[in-house]
Amino acid sequence: MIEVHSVSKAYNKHKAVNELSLSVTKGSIYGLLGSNGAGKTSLLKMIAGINRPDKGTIKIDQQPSYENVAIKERVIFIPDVIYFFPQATVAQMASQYRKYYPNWNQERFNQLANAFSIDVNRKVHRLSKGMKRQVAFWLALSTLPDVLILDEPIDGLDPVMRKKIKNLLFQDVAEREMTVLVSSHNLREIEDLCDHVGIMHDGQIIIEKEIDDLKTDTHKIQIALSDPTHEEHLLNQLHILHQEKRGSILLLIVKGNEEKIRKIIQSTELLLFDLLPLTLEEIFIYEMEDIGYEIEKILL
Ligand SMILES: Nc1ncnc2c1ncn2[C@@H]1O[C@H](COP(=O)(O)OP(=O)(O)OP(=O)(O)O)[C@@H](O)[C@H]1O
Repeated sequence: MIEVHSVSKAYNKHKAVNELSLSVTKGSIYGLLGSNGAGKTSLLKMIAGINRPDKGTIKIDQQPSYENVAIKERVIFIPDVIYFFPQATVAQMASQYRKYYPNWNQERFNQLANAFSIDVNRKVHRLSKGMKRQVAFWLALSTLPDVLILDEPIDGLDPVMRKKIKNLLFQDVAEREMTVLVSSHNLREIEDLCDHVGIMHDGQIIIEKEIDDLKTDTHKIQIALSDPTHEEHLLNQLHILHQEKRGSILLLIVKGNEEKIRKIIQSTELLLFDLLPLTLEEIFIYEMEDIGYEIEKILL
């Protein structure tokens, strides 16, 4: 479990992370979304124990993560820019990892060779960007980490490899309750991976949601009333995130329990009633609009 409590980090006078709190439960996959400069990398580096927060506490399994060897042996951070020892082959990098990570599992490393199909005798610095990223995942998953922290992990991977890596992550989450924290600019890239999503902006989490709840809790509804004078009374009974009128048809984005919403709406005489599917991206757009943000300024 990752627990971040009131953490701040400033570079010179600029607050990259500002009084941020976050918790990621064991065995879950948390997606941290935000635009360039939102503070994602700064936060991830502190959680991984690389950088020290100016203020606040960060704990992994109840222990502070900063420079804590016992924690670092169980936590892997794959940064956005990946570093390997110059001139090292994949096999040589694997033996370095074997030294530093007590849970290194050679059998897993050998098994994963099928998924990644990169020759272990190749020098890592000569591999392509995407292949380097594959090697980083291959090494990381072979240490059987309890916590995996990924900064923009999809970058440079082709669609087939993205899918493979997602499946490998799901497998470790399901079988070993690995906890994953993953950052991205793009909701679409990670929405099928995460069970929780937080959006970071100016060093803070401005909205945080459980994906299942979000999907069952937000509805897109089209209605036309027989008597338009009942409109105001009806709308006052609903938690409306967004509304648009096209002629006599009202398009509503409504929060709440579907059955209750149906009951309220159907107590008014209607000419049309349609419940339409919503994408996760749409839900975030409307939820953020509700708290006064324009998503276009925050996410791609
Ligand atoms: N080492 C540093 N020295 C000075 N300023 C820094 C440093 N690292 C980050 N910053 C600043 O902190 C802010 C947050 O940067 P950070 O890299 O955490 O954002 P990010 O959300 O990861 O962005 P991106 O998506 O572009 O990677 C930015 O304004 C950045 O310029």
